Amino acid sequence: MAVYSRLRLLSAFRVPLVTRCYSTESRLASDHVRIVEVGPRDGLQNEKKSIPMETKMELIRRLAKTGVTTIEAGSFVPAKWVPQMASTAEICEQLLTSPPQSQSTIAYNYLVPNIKGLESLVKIMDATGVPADSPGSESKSATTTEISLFAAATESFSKANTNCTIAESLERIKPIVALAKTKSIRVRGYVSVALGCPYEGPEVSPSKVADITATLLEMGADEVSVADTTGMGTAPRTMELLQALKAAGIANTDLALHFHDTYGQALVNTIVGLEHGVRIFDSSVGGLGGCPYSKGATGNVSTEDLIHTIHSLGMHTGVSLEEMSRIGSWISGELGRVNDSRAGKATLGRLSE
Ligand SMILES: CC(C)(COP(=O)([O-])OP(=O)([O-])OC[C@H]1O[C@@H](n2cnc3c(N)ncnc32)[C@H](O)[C@@H]1OP(=O)([O-])[O-])[C@@H](O)C(=O)NCCC(=O)NCCSC(=O)C[C@@](C)(O)CC(=O)[O-]
Repeated sequence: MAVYSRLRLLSAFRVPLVTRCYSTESRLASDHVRIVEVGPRDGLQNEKKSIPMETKMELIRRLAKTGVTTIEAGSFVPAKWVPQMASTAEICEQLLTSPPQSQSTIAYNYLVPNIKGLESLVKIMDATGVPADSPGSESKSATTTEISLFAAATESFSKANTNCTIAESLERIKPIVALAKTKSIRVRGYVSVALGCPYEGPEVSPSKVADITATLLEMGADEVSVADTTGMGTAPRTMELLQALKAAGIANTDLALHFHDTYGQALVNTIVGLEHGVRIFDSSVGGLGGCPYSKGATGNVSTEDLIHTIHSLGMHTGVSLEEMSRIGSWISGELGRVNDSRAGKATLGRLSE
């Protein structure tokens, strides 16, 4: 469905259009949207065929040149749970010692499910002597190292994804945040299945999501990404969730939104988020992805589609749509999969005319 039709659809829900709010010539600070590129982690974690480490590094190197400032580079999880992420330690070591060239500081983020995961990361940081905030030099780009930890909004998903209850997962998170703070590592939280659960269905309680988000922030998370893991979210339920988060006192500046595009609603829900004032969105180049514990869930919204939509609303991301489109096409070819980004394919088509 064209974005224009989606905007009309939103007006049916009495959502004032973002275009109307941000059509002034002056660029307000609130016009800037930060994109968190999750392709190398969330995007690749579900690929069945083992992907060579060099391909993953090449993906990260290319992404680093597009203007994105946060890249999820891997996860420190047991290989038996997510085999595709087994090369994360080597990737992390390379990113610390020889970071890809980039114009600005890039935050490389690693998912950690427990303290053991963070200890593995810290061991590599200590061995390489590279601090969480590495200022860079003439020959080396500046980088920061961050982590993401995660809790689920339903008990069934928590059990399937982390082998524990929600309460236990929150207990697990406390020592992770404490260790991260001693190492000045920025902490991102995730709340999975916020708009639908593969085991319990679409009716996930917004106030439960808001409670878990607030708990993660109180524990010391610097930002929380509220995730529609299954892509079941719709515009009205996204609005309801954002209102619940607001009612719980959660500031938009502490929030990110993470949409999977399983039902083709990710961009509609993105616009609802933008309208509400959220300015951090997760996406994956080429629409890579799927969650190993959410059967049938497709990839994240593609970064190319996200950039195109945000730019079409007169807002900016600092990320090159053309460069991102080339990467989406390249990585899809490397993986032997279909490129899921419409804007990416259209951009490349236009460039080749
Ligand atoms: C939490 C656990 C570890 C519990 O898994 P468990 O099996 O209950 O863990 P355990 O503590 O009993 O340990 C079992 C074995 O794993 C080892 N182990 C333990 N921890 C680690 C570690 N960090 N790194 C390496 N090894 C580890 C541990 O040492 C032990 O080894 P053994 O004694 O058998 O030889 C597991 O359930 C897990 O890793 N879950 C994460 C699975 C995952 O990555 N899922 C996908 C990411 S979440 C997601 O995609 C959603 C998100 C974030 O993208 C947002 C969205 O879209 O919703």
